[in-house]
Amino acid sequence: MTCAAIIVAAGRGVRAGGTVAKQWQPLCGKRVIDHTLAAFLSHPQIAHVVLVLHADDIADAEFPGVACTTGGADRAASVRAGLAALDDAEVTRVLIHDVARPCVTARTITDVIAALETSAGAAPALPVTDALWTGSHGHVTGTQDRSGLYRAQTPQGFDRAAITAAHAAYTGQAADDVEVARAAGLDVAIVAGDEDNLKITHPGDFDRAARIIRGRNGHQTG
Ligand SMILES: Nc1ccn([C@@H]2O[C@H](COP(=O)(O)OP(=O)(O)OP(=O)(O)O)[C@@H](O)[C@H]2O)c(=O)n1
Ligand SMILES: C[C@](O)(CO)[C@H](O)COP(=O)(O)O
Repeated sequence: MTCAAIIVAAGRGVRAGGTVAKQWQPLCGKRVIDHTLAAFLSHPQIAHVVLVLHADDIADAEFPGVACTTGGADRAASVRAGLAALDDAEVTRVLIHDVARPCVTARTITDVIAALETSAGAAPALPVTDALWTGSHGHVTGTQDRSGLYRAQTPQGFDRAAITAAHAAYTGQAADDVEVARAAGLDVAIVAGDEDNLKITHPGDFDRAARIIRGRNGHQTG
């Protein structure tokens, strides 16, 4: 089993604000992208890392040990570019991860890879624990049953051939690669998500990520 990681980093980070896209912004002495790449480059079960970058960013990108390629207009197109850039025929499994989740741990990566022993797909998620409402114009309009609902995270792992075929057959928008995989009939196992594996989406998320990383540096947890 040879496993590769595809880090999708071709988004513009509009919601996060700033003068450069969120992956290039500083976080605890490095850039967001450096933290995310380090998690995969240091993992003993990841043999290759493919980084998918925006066309405006790729000329200046210097990442030793990482294959860089240009992404597309939406996340799914960027994932397809990453899959196409995998040039080692021995890679049988692929983990697809948002660059915007820099606090991912080795434990989560290991758990996703382990689940691929028995399932064509595997992804971390957290069960919804808060009550769910519907609302309109600032007022509650109803309640929603939360049983069986999960918050999806990345990395999402798959059999390489199966996810490549699933993406080739898929048309339209997809929230994530699990949606693409399920459209192709693949089974996807849920592994334990991690509250700290947040996606930097809005400006306040940089501080949340920084607190998590500083806490780890102070306590060296795995
Ligand atoms: N065309 C795109 C769009 C998104 N992504 C990546 O997909 C991940 C999840 O997307 P999101 O958090 O929405 O990032 P952005 O698209 O950058 O953010 P925004 O929607 O706020 O502009 C990010 O790592 C982003 O870089 C990508 O590679 N290619
Ligand atoms: C892939 C993802 O991170 C899983 O939670 C999420 O779907 C990305 O969502 P966004 O709409 O691009 O913020």
